[in-house]
Amino acid sequence: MNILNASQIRNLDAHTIQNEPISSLDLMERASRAFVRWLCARFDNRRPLVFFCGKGNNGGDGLAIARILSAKGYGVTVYVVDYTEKSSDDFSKNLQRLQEHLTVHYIKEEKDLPKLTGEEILIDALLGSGLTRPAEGLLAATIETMNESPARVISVDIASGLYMDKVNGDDDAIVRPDYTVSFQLPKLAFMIPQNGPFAGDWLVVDIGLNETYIEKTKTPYFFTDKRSARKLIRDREKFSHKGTFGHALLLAGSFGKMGAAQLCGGACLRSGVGLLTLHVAGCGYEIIQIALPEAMCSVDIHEKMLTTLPDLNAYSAIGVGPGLGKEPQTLQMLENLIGEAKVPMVWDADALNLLSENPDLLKKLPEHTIITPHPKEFERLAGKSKDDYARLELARSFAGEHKLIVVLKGAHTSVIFPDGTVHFNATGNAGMATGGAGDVLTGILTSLLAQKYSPQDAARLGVYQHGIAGDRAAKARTKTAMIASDIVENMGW
Ligand SMILES: NC(=O)C1=CN([C@@H]2O[C@H](COP(=O)(O)OP(=O)(O)OC[C@H]3O[C@@H](n4cnc5c(N)ncnc54)[C@H](O)[C@@H]3O)[C@@H](O)[C@H]2O)[C@@H](O)CC1
Ligand SMILES: [K+]
Repeated sequence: MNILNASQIRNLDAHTIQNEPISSLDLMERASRAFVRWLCARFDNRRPLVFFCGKGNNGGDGLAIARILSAKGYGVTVYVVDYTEKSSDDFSKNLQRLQEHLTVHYIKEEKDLPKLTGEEILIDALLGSGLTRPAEGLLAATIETMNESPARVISVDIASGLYMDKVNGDDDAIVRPDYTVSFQLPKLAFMIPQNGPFAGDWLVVDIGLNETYIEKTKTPYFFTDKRSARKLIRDREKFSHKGTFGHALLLAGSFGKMGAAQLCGGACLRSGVGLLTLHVAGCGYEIIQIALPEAMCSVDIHEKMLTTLPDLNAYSAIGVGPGLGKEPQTLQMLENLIGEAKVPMVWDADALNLLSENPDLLKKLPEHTIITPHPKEFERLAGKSKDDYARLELARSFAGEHKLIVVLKGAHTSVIFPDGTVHFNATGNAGMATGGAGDVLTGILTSLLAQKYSPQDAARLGVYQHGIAGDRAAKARTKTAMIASDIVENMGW
């Protein structure tokens, strides 16, 4: 799914209005009805709804939503923040329609702000995608009132005060919603870690904007949702055999960290690979043979760490890094790996830390290798960034400069291609912020590479599948109690 910027969304609205054709007022009505469908499915009419509306089209949505919900028997109170003389046409038309049924209250100065009990549900329709500058004065005071109330807050389209596609100032007044019900497309702002409090639990409702136009609009940003992930999956042919699905090699684990090898191996096996060999330190031999009977084991000459490579000819993909440690002999093995590997690879964890300490090695990493840093590992590799938008830009240029597939891990993990394309992931949850979850991802990605998925498809699909398994694990065990092996246990699509 494409993620468009604010001006592209404006053009998309205009295109839909002109070509469907539909009047802008009817489009607003359609958007409002989509919002209402979501709200009614979630909340019954026992709690009072308090609307805070601006005077643009976001406010117009708020007024239309209030009218529709009031007709459905919800208790509705509407405040219009009278911060400007100007208002949009569709706002004015909806104001007129609403006033036929309901008294609208105006907030002309701060003392007009209502006292909230906390029992209400607050609807934030002050500012939407039309935001051009930080919210100030009466708007900022209204935002503060919403944020200070313990009441639930639902933002229409996007939290008021949050830019859709660029960084906000540290002191900007921005609504902190519990939910954002956004129209048609996810917004770039929702993908950015520092915006977490300003997106809440966000979701997208379909308002029938022109699909062809969306597909045609050029953007570097995409969202891997269920539909786009499904398109990447290849069926297992009836006449296939284990050779069809490749032979993966994992270089993982060291003394005290054999669990990393086990998690990564388990995940690799459960993502469809034909054969798996784990190359492990001597101390890992029995552990792996017992823990993963389906895997083969190649044993290093060193008892505690990996120092040498097995013959690489047999393998169709290689994953390296989980639990490796950073000993000089292991670094030597990585240097040899770069020289000898002729198949696609995934580099993770300590393999990345060793890379960041040896920038010359980084330059030699084969093109289209997948690297899977978490933010700290990425910082060690590429340097610090002043904010999360800047980090995303740095990751795009890093991927381009080194011709790597960068999987920047976190909520909405971003998969970044050398051409600067970014695919944000839809699945996963905070329960996955637990030791070993990254090792699981490395196993999945190596398995998909071994099955001859392109590095781009493997990265997008693997990250999606990892998140789905994490979501199932959280459902089964809760986000708090789930551990990385629960992710492996819940794999499969
Ligand atoms: N255009 C369309 O066809 C549709 C628009 N929709 C709604 O329209 C919204 C966008 O509406 P608008 O473009 O009217 O913009 P907004 O309603 O977001 O903002 C209204 C106006 O306020 C001004 N403004 C910007 N930042 C401000 C600030 N910090 N303080 C004070 N004033 C500020 C701008 O002139 C802006 O146009 C979307 O978020 C969505 O909710 C939906 O109804 C769906 C259809
Ligand atoms: K809003």
